[in-house]
Amino acid sequence: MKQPKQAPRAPLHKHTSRNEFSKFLAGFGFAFQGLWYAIRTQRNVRVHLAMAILAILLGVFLHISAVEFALVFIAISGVFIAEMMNTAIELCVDLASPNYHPLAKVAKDVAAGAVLVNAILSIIIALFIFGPHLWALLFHTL
Ligand SMILES: Nc1ncnc2c1ncn2[C@@H]1O[C@H](COP(=O)(O)OP(=O)(O)OP(=O)(O)O)[C@@H](O)[C@H]1O
Repeated sequence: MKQPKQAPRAPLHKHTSRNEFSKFLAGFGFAFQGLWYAIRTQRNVRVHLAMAILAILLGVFLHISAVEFALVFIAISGVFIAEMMNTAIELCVDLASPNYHPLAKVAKDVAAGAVLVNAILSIIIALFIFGPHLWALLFHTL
């Protein structure tokens, strides 16, 4: 008996890889939406952004080394990551517990503590990197 003619199959691997690629691009889009949400709604994130720009400009002005710049960028990204995780945790807690709950309080306080630890660490890194350069600028060139 003659087999019914089947429609030629679409090359599955190509189709799948295109889907995977558009998912990959969409993932970037969602990540940027999250970043924009944090910048738009969180005053602390905007303060960190201003501090980050200042630190980079100061680094350029003081001619800090590539390794010192790398440390500055690590500190900057650390603060942003902590602040954005804090925002995500706050939103999850508000969703799960809109009313007062001792565990909700602890979750938010711990997340805020993580931001504080990171901010203190960044100040220490800034002192170690910019301190000697500023010292040299102030007391050796006057
Ligand atoms: N649902 C809750 N139950 C118990 N305590 C809460 C709750 N929501 C907030 N708190 C307490 O209030 C504090 C401030 O909470 P809030 O959500 O206003 O955070 P925030 O740091 O002021 O937020 P933002 O970064 O948006 O200004 C928390 O650290 C926590 O101690």
